[in-house]
Amino acid sequence: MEPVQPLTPRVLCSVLSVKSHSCEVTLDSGRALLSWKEVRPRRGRERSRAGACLAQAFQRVRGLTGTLTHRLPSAGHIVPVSEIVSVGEADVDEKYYGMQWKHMCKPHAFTVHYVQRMKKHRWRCKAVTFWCSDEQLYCHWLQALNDLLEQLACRPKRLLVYINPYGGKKKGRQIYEKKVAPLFCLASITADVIVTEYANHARDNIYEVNLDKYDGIVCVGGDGMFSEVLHGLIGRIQKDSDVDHNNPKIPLSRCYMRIGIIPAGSTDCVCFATVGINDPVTSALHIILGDSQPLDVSAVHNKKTLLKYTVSLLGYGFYGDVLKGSEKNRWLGPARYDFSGFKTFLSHRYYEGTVSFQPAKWAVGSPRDNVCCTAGCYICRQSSKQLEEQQRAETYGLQHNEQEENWTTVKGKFMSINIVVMSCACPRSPKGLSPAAHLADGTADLILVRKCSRLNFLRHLIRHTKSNSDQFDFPFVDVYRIKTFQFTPKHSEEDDSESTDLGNIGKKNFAQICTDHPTCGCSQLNSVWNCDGETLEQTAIEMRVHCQLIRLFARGIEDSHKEDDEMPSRV
Ligand SMILES: Nc1ncnc2c1ncn2[C@@H]1O[C@H](COP(=O)(O)OP(=O)(O)OP(=O)(O)O)[C@@H](O)[C@H]1O
Ligand SMILES: CCCCCCCCCCCCC/C=C/[C@@H](O)[C@H](CO)NC(=O)CCCCC
Ligand SMILES: [Ca+2]
Repeated sequence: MEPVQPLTPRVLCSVLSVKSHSCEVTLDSGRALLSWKEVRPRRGRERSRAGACLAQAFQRVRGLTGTLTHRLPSAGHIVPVSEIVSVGEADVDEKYYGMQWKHMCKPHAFTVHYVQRMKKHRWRCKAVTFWCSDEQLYCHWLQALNDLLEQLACRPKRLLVYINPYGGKKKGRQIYEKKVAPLFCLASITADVIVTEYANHARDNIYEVNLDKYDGIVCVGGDGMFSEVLHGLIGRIQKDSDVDHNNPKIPLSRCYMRIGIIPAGSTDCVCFATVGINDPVTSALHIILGDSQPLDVSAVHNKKTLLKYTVSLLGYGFYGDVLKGSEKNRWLGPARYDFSGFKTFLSHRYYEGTVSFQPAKWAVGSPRDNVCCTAGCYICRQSSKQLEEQQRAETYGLQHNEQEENWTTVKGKFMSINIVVMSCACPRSPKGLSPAAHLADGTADLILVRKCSRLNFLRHLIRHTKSNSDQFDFPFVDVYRIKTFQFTPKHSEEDDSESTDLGNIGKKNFAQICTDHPTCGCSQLNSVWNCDGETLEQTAIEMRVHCQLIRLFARGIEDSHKEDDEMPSRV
């Protein structure tokens, strides 16, 4: 028996068996595609021989390679090699396949595990087993597939994993062990796992560990856990490259080591907004395939001190108060945000202060253009390119340095001030706080919600949950695409003559008695900043976006054309 049917040197084509069907299986190395389709749907007499031996089937098709295209193919499958998780020898279950294989001396089988897209950006790992009677042919297929997988250099082989056992519903450890570790094992990824013992354990550990040993860092937890890893990695890279991150104007060194997020938190906004769903298996598969998504990061400073980095929400007023209220009820798990959200809504507070910002002039998009960030986003590519050109021109003195120019100032009473680097889509708000914000365009969207009635604020909030309504379409809401931002609460402005002198404001914020809100009885003049789910001590802050500072094991949100229950890769 001639084992291989090479159509061209780069195409391997054989008839192999899948379950009880004879399939034409093709591996096109040039296009990096694996496909299979049933050779001929059985009819009449043939159907009665449903369990016919593969040797005969193989014999029938051998020599007919040239005429295979004339056969009527039933629906087939196409899987890009880049979406194959692993290929391996399969156990030959003689009991199950007894009928089919009884005439053969020794059947051979290999299994291909691959990604299948389900609805709503969910991915699953599917398996298909190909059978044949010829050992040489079997070896050839295994070798050819594994050779192609070896060439995928972007795939991680060794990962450092941090698990927060207390995030979200406290299921981080279980999620990793049951859903993620088996997939990593299947993909031959080795992982060093650290279950954190205290807050900031992961952040501090990243400063000490030998990062050269790893192809990426994975965090199992929510946005807070991701933020820990983010701070550890950015901090470590700046330290190693001698960059003073306390200087708000200094360009930061980019981090090329990718971070993977296995969602096990309460909001899981970073995961949701970069993958399209908060599903541990989907995220594990993105890590295995070696996806890479650059992400903007904002640095938040008070005077000459770095306070925090943020990638999702930097929110003052409503979201600051929700967070502050929720901390007392951590025991409620994810429900703490709903409870605190309801209470905060009822309290209906507004806060006074001055917002200043520089618009992102180079940006290709705008916050109300309805162009959402998708995998391989054109807006991100164009905007980051233009930003680089602008920065280069500034460096060589060809263009005026814009750092101190073009500031816009808005003074007023605000229900909420939100700065988002990404859309902030999450299960509570599937389109997010700013649906057209971009992951890697070097900008943030600033949303100002000025003092309004309770009813109007509710209408604004509710629009976050609906896909076809515009939460910015209110006279009391303004949205801008920006690169830098400053906030000075009214209280500090009165005390300090210079609006950018941030002073000792934090200490005084909560010592005041609220005179503006006699009905609500609140005892605070200032809100707090919610920085990716953590409160900041200072109220007067400045912020700058750093374009594509980090990379995630993600690819952005893929365009989904189909809303079927299952979206198999059928031709
Ligand atoms: N072992 C630990 N003990 C206590 N706190 C921890 C531990 N490990 C991590 N943390 C802290 O727990 C905080 C919350 O964790 P995480 O983000 O995983 O869950 P969450 O707050 O429920 O979810 P989300 O951030 O998505 O709302 C993080 O800020 C992290 O620093
Ligand atoms: C009457 C119905 C009104 C419903 C309004 C829903 C609007 C929801 C928008 C949610 C935006 C989340 C932004 C992400 C913030 C995260 O960095 C942070 C840490 O995980 N989470 C929160 O602060 C938790 C924030 C939780 C807010 C409720
Ligand atoms: Ca952005």
